[in-house]
Amino acid sequence: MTIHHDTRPTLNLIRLPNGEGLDLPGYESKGAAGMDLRAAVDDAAPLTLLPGKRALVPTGFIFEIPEGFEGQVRPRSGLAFKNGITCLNSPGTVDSDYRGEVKVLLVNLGEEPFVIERGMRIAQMVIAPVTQARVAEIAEASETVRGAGGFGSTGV
Ligand SMILES: O=c1ccn([C@H]2C[C@H](O)[C@@H](COP(=O)(O)OP(=O)(O)OP(=O)(O)O)O2)c(=O)[nH]1
Ligand SMILES: [Mg+2]
Repeated sequence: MTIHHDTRPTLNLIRLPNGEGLDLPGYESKGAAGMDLRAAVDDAAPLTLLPGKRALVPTGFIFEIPEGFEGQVRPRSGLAFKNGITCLNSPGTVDSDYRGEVKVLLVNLGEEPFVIERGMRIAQMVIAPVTQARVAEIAEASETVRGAGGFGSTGV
């Protein structure tokens, strides 16, 4: 009999008052890379995002991102494709030492106003391993074939 050890890191969530009654962020399919984030806007006051405008949408939770990991806040492709809604700072970076409410910076690149209702799944978060590098200044960069080529230097 094989015993499966759950090796996943634990993401502790702290529900804030504006998160009362919201479903927890979750993975919507077995293999989902990101957990969907819900809008903790007021039930009685949906947020209307006009074309060209941006808004910080609350999630109603503090996320204790495990040490050695980051939270990447990413757009949902359906909202992007159908409504022109994306995360202006995609991927948003949630640091493992952040203890404030996670918010989603949405921008409306579409042509129509977009109404954000309470509980709407407006973005997704990928939990990914991340490391900090030790920073050291040196006099000269090592030689590489690419050299300083960038921004299309390899052609299309
Ligand atoms: O989409 C996002 C991006 C960031 N944050 C929060 C968590 C993150 O840990 C903190 C700082 O993010 P970032 O480092 O991108 O912002 P900054 O402009 O560098 O602010 P700071 O000086 O506070 O680091 O803001 C969010 O809630 N959602
Ligand atoms: Mg920062």
